[in-house]
Amino acid sequence: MKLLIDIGNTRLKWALARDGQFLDQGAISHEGEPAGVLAQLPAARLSACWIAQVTGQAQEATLREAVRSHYACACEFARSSAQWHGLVNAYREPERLGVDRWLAMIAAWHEQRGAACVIDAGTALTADVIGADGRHQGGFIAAGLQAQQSAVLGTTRFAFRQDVDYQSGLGRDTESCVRQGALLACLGAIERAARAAGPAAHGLITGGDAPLLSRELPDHWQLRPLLVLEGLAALSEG
Ligand SMILES: Nc1ncnc2c1ncn2[C@@H]1O[C@H](COP(=O)(O)OP(=O)(O)O)[C@@H](O)[C@H]1O
Ligand SMILES: CC(C)(COP(=O)(O)O)[C@@H](O)C(=O)NCCC(=O)O
Ligand SMILES: [K+]
Repeated sequence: MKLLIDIGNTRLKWALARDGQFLDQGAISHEGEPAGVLAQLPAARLSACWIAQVTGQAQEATLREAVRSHYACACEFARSSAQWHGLVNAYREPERLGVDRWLAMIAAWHEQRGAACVIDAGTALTADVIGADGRHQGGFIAAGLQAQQSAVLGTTRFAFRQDVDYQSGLGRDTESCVRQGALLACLGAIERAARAAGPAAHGLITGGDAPLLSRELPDHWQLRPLLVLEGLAALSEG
């Protein structure tokens, strides 16, 4: 059994895989201490453990030790690189590209070997465009859905109630105006990424806010909650 772990700035996502199939998976909020939630993952006899994390190099020793004590298994950390099976990283310093972005692109390229627009709607909202030839054309990093609202609410002074849902269209009270502002900012960024990618590109969206955002996107967008872990599985296979 192989344990795959994707640690973003908000949650740790994990999957247990055998022969390339995911048998179980989950997500846990980690409040800045990802090693602390490892004990909540199910017990298993592991042949390997692969981790992708964007919470800083300083976390790695603690994570390594937590995996060793919980599973008696060594772990490998995924890294962004200049290329992977014909997929070519656009960064001049490839290792600085967030490994979650690189893995989501690997998953897209592994599956379709064609042009793609890959969105990760997590704490940050990232976009990455892959050309038909496998060249990463670049991307962007924007505030995620939650961060958009925190930015507005943190720099203004009006009263705001938390208990309001997202809708479609325009708001007619403070809460829905703030919610819709965040939603439309994310959708606008995604639309621009899609435009930069061109009409032939496959649109793939992952991340904690992907279910909500994908409801507002054209039908051809694919909702792919496990994209980063799928990329990690592909990378771990060589
Ligand atoms: N159960 C949940 N716990 C925390 N955030 C959630 C949950 N469900 C959806 N979200 C949304 O998902 C976002 C985090 O997405 P995720 O892909 O886990 O981020 P990251 O990869 O940055 O850790 C949050 O900002 C929040 O808006
Ligand atoms: C942009 C990110 C913070 C997104 O992480 P997330 O929102 O999923 O937690 C992460 O991919 C990262 O730390 N990237 C390094 C900078 C870069 O990609 O250029
Ligand atoms: K992520």
